[in-house]
Amino acid sequence: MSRVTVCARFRPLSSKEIRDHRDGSGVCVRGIDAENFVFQDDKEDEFTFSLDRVFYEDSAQAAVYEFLALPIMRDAVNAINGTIITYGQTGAGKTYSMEGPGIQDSDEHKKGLLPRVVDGMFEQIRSSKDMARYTVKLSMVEIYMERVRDLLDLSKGNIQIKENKNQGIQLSGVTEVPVSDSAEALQHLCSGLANRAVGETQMNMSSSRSHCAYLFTIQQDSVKDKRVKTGKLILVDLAGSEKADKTGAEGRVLEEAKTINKSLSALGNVINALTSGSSNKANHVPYRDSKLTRILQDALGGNSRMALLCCCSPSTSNASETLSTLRFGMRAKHIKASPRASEVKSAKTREEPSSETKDEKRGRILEKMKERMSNEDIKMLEEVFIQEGIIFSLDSMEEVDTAYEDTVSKTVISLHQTVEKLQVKVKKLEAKNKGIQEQALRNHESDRLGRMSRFISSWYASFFTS
Ligand SMILES: Nc1ncnc2c1ncn2[C@@H]1O[C@H](COP(=O)(O)OP(=O)(O)OP(=O)(O)O)[C@@H](O)[C@H]1O
Repeated sequence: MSRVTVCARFRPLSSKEIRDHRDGSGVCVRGIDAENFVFQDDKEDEFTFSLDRVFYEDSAQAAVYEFLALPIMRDAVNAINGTIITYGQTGAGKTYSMEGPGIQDSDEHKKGLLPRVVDGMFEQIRSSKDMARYTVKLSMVEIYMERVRDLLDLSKGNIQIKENKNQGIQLSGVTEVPVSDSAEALQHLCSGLANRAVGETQMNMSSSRSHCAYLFTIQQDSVKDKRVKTGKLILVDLAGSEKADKTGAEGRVLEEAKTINKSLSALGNVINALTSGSSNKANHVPYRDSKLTRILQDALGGNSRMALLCCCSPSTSNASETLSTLRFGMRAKHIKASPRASEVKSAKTREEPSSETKDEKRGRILEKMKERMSNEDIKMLEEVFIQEGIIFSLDSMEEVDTAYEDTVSKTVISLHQTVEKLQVKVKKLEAKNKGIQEQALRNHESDRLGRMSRFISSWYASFFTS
């Protein structure tokens, strides 16, 4: 079971924070290394946090992409679902991390996760095109005031969320545009983003007033065995949590803030329910409490690799919000994920009603076993399996890749040896066969000569006696 990757990113101090800084406000974070840092709250209490990676104010966009998004994007192209989420207080750097200064901005250095994911995805597709034919479809929705709006077709202002037994959460009737290369995808993303609800608050000149989800469906038709696999990759730029007194919100902006905070609380509740320790099925997970948690149900529920970027302000003036963002991240780290290919079917049977797949059956049996066993039993069983090489320790997908490559190369070597042995055997058989043929020929010749001499002798005998 792969963990959720959780990272924190501290942006540079804003000009307002620098001004506050001169008035005695400070910086609430002290880095230890790439995974650990000390956080100081407004009462000067210190907390040490350990996450999968911490990005400090000078970290490059490329570094965030390579650590957090690249492995998930690669898996999605190989039909393993993935979700990447930016989370944090308003003005903490979520949109900057996700988009960069602009989706089509040419500054390589500042490009955000989304354009990098798009470029990387099409690059990987290009390099695998001899093995499979790929079809990529893009959808884009925002959740604004608890309504799901189609950003690629504004006439669809209230998309319904449906659950399908085999395909999971579906957005009913959402626009799906086929995209064949990076430039085309970025063009559509740009038009969609122009439709996103953005407003000005005291905390952020350009504040996202909605949660925005970018959904890529990557279908892979294998050239060799005609199997069809689909991977879903979802990137989510959440709206920021905010305190009305700090943002100076009133009227519509205040209503937006209340709805945003409510859905973020719902997200927190879902994560609490998922990580509250009991693996008992009766433990209710309140996915239906908000559109956000409903859309993220598959990702949060385990059928997806997930990465969470906790965006934070480094200023003590925002310490309490930063602490709650980091605590959210720590909680999310304990979500268990068991990502799998979302669909694997043969092209021939594509339209047939689907029954339980092997993966589903295995999952169901494992769930039953888990219900009956204690956590201790499961851990011990896992250890035995890992030691026996029956399963791999899934601390990272790289380990799975390495183990897979090991097995493949061992198999290839053993096949080579078998082929060599067979070649020697074939040569021996050929030589033996040649000997047999020559012997047969010699036998045949002597037999023919024998018959001829017998005929001549008998002819002579009959000639001279007659
Ligand atoms: N890592 C960074 N390096 C430089 N500037 C950054 C960084 N992160 C954020 N910023 C700047 O901080 C400001 C706020 O960032 P951004 O709009 O991304 O916040 P946000 O979390 O998306 O806020 P909201 O929830 O209100 O939409 C922007 O001007 C952005 O350019």
